[in-house]
Amino acid sequence: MTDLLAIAYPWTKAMHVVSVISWMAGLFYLPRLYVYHAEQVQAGLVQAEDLFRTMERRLLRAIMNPALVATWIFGLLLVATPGIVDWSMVWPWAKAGAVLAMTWFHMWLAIRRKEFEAGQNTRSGRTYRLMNEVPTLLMLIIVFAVIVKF
Ligand code: HEM
Repeated sequence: MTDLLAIAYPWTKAMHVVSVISWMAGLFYLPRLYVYHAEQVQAGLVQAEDLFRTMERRLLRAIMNPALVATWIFGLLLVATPGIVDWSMVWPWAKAGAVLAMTWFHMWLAIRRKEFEAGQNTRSGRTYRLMNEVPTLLMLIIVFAVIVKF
């Protein structure tokens, strides 16, 4: 099994990076949609609400959820590949912490989507603008951790 993982390593890593790109695209875009959705409702412009709801639901269900699962599967296969992760270093722990936080952020967005769907959003466009910085910050930690390997 470990031999197989070692042979597959470049392919597993390529699949991991493809999944990560898809997941991150959604993590950046969904809070942006929430900014406009919240501001439109606040301004009393509710005509476009159904369109926002459809875009948010499709983005989360068709792209972000499968991309999250694929990122985790290929990421854990990389962890199980012999000689890739040295747990005595700092970077794997930094990455693990940031990846858990990214997963929490995904869940936070999913709960907010349910609120928008039910017409029960309580947060302002400004809050979503601020929350939009969370994945950027986490991405910087993850990429420096995995490439600089401090
Ligand atoms: C979800 C759980 C995740 C796990 C378990 C995981 C684990 C790993 C492991 C073990 C590697 C191999 C490192 C190496 O070959 O030296 C890797 C590579 C990589 N990961 Fe993740 N990862 C996860 C999520 C993410 C996320 C969210 C991002 C981006 C925001 C990311 C970006 C990358 C990149 C860019 C590489 C390739 C680095 C290189 O060129 O060697 N990973 N990941």
